[in-house]
Amino acid sequence: MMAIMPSSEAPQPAPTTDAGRAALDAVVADPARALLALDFDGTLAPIVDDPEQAAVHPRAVAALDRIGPCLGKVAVVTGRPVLTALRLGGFDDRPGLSRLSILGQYGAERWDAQTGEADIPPPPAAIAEVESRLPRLLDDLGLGDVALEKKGRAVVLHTRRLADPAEAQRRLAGPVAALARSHGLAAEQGRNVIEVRDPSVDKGRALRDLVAQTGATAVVYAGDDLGDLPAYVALQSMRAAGEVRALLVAVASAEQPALVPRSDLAVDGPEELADWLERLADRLGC
Ligand SMILES: O=P(O)(O)OC[C@H]1O[C@H](O[C@H]2O[C@H](CO)[C@@H](O)[C@H](O)[C@H]2O)[C@H](O)[C@@H](O)[C@@H]1O
Repeated sequence: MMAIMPSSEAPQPAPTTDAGRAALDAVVADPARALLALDFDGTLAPIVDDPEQAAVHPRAVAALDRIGPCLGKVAVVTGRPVLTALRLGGFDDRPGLSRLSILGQYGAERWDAQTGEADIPPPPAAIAEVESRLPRLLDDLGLGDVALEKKGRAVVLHTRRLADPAEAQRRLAGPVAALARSHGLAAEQGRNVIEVRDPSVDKGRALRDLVAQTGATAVVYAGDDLGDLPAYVALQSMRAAGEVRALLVAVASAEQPALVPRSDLAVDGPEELADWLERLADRLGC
């Protein structure tokens, strides 16, 4: 008869670096001083054509619901506006996520489950200027089918639904960067998107603030796209300085391979991240 292994002893995708293993051990040894921070799109939520149709993988949110009471802090750190992440995430009716924080628009916005309140500063005026100029720019490039996502503090050009998304993104890159620059903004590339936004905020700064606020000594961060690299850089620098232990998880995709070689642990898409979170909950005994 086949032996059934108790879930708490089940193997999990293991970190491939000493630093990653040490961070995971530190999370398990002292969960009250651990921070689990996760990106939204492509990490918790599988990528879809229409950003309004994105949803967190149901097993991922269920695993976070288990993990939430065990850890010092669970946070979502996303390019989405906090209210959008809240609406699409299915986080708010989960008792285990009653201390969840969402850092939105790369840390410019914040929502805390404990208060139910969102801190949403007014957007830079330059965003409205850029939005008003984009339709003409897209028409001039023959790319009028590029979808615009208006997020208040940022505007995102989506190429995923075009016949040749990569070629459209390549043609857009220069003109959109010039338009952004002329308004004191940045144009940042992502998975079939170019996002025009205020470059003074990023996920690295957001994570540093969160570590300082929570006093976390061990951090797990999971992301999939270029917008997550500042979080990686911040955590690598904090762990090199001995300030925290950090486990960098890459949610791998054929579209964006940049995070995998910088990570301590790679999983194959949001489905496998959901598996990993379930095993983390098992290992924590949550
Ligand atoms: O920081 P994130 O949570 O990863 O948000 C970054 C951007 O993600 C969204 O775009 C991505 O997901 C879409 C829905 O799956 C997909 O269609 C698109 O191709 C992806 O790049 C979102 O729409 C943006 O606003 C975020 O900035």
